[in-house]
Amino acid sequence: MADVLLAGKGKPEEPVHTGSPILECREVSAGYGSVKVVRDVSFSLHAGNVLAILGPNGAGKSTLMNTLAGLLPRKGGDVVVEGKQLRSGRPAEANRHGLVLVPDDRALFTSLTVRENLTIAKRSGGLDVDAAMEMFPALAKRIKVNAGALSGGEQQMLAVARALTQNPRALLIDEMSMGLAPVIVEELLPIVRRIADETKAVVVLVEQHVQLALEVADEALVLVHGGVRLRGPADDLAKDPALLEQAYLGEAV
Ligand SMILES: Nc1ncnc2c1ncn2[C@@H]1O[C@H](COP(=O)(O)OP(=O)(O)OP(=O)(O)O)[C@@H](O)[C@H]1O
Repeated sequence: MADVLLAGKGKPEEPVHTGSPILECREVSAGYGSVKVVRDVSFSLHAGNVLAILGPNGAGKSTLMNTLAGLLPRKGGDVVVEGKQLRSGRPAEANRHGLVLVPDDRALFTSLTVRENLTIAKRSGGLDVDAAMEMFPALAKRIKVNAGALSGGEQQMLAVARALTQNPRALLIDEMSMGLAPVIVEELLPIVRRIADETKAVVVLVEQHVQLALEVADEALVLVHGGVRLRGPADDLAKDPALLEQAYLGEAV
């Protein structure tokens, strides 16, 4: 499948970056058993970049995220964090080098309080509990409440706050909006932008709310049947919903 740059209308201007990339995904392929469901995905993100990974159900978005995080072995390609090549299928190593996944099921300790969830996760160099709560004032008011008693939106805030205590260089957020009302998503996504701007971590965001994701992202790619169907600056893609729709439908763009 062709990797189409936005928008068949000439090559988009290369963003100007200084310094080395924080996260490089080089021709990564992934899958299950003998089945490849992600093929040759490449991107490179510099400090403070937010990349939205879009695409229809079953396109391979979660598979790619889990593979980047080392939870699944790669079937090809390289993942490089700040120049360090990560071994395939080593989640602890990936985490140690600053790749922190916020999984779609949030994976909280539901019988522990908000503070306990954060304290347990904290790693050296990561935000302390109070600093993490500054990003999420609504959650700070619920610091003594068990995670299981939080609303879906609060649980998602806790999952992201917990990631911030782990000193991420690359934050991988899979379907932040899963099960949440759009109004909550509208509150949460701008926080992702703020995290990237303030911590200079890169963020890879898998998101079904396409327009909201494009509002906070710098760049986006559309994955279809495991391959990159379309990519470009988020602002440009946001202005061309017809092109996005075509890409989602797997039509030639
Ligand atoms: N554990 C698994 N074992 C085998 N196949 C799987 C497994 N998990 C996912 N798949 C398959 O891999 C393909 C990609 O799935 P994946 O969940 O990565 O897609 P997705 O883009 O994240 O979809 P969604 O938006 O619905 O979450 C699908 O065909 C799916 O059925």
